[in-house]
Amino acid sequence: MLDQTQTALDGISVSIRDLQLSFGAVNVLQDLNLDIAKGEFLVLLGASGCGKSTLLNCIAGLLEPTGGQIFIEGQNVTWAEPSERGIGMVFQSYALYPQMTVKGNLSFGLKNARVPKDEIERRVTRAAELLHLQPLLDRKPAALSGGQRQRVAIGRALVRDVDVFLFDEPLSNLDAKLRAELRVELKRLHQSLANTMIYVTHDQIEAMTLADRIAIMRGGVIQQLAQPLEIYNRPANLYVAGFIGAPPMNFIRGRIEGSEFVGPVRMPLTGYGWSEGPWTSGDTVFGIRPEHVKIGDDARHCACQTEVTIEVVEPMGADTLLWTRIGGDEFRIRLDGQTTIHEGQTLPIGFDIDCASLFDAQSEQRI
Ligand SMILES: Nc1ncnc2c1ncn2[C@@H]1O[C@H](COP(=O)(O)OP(=O)(O)OP(=O)(O)O)[C@@H](O)[C@H]1O
Repeated sequence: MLDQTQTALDGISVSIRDLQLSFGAVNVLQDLNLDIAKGEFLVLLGASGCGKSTLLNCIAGLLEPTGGQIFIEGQNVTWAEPSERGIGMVFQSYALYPQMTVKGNLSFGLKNARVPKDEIERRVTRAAELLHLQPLLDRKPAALSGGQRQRVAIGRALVRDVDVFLFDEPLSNLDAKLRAELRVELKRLHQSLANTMIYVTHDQIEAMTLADRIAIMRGGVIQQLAQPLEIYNRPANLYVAGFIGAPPMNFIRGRIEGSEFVGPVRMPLTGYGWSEGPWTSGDTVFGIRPEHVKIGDDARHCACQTEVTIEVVEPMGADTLLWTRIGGDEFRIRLDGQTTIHEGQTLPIGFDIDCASLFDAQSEQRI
């Protein structure tokens, strides 16, 4: 049995098997299974309360699961102490020692662990280089910006020379500009290290930009586990489709009749990239992202066209959002930023059906 488990874990850094966690009568994680490859950047993404921090804390050893097993680098660590798991963790709040310099903060844990002095020096220098902290090593946290403090917190995990890094919303205390800068630094860091990274966030831009794969969670259950563009292009269900993308995917409710979608608009379903049918008749949701809606001449070449009146125009620089309605439901169109379309204007639109999604209205699953 042990041999089979070991073989199954080849190439796997973290393996979560049938994990359950309940707080009293509340089941937060339900039979959760997840394998994370060595060196992978995996993002746990979901709305507040979906259980992503709980899962991360179980991997870290900060919470005891109610059932299931956790393997890290082939070892069953389900009941191991956090310090025995070969993990480094970075939290949302950086909690640096205010009386110590940056260098002191970076080396403190290693000194406590009685790591030899020259080894401490080597690891601190390397972390400082990777995180551009060299000019700041003699400063105290009060003399650092929020972004610099968080880099020190990341550095503290880095010097521990662990296999797996766990990040719990490490950028959410920073302003938007710093967040974007540090996001790129984290990506560079992952490119230059071979470590596995598991990263919790509710920010879909962080998830899309950083992840090799994203696990989208809801109610303690992974809804979809896939590469970012696969999730964006082929969401597994209505929840994922509405969660990923800002503004979200447009939904039009209708029915499939024969090989046609019939609702506030009618469209043929065969002849496109997604499937050739046969189609099961029934209540269906047609989903199309705002950037896959065409206007003007482009609309006239689409197999499905309709006419809308623009209610709100939001110029955002690089692109412009148009807000309208189809079948009473809000509908958004994304155009390039130079458009001259104005509020109150009525215009023909068409759908790039090859890029669309169809969902069963009852099961909410992708068809
Ligand atoms: N100690 C606890 N006792 C009872 N319920 C808890 C406890 N900790 C978390 N929960 C509940 O478990 C669920 C999952 O919490 P968790 O913190 O994992 O969510 P999250 O997805 O990380 O959310 P957030 O982004 O807000 O941190 C929530 O409904 C939360 O209220």
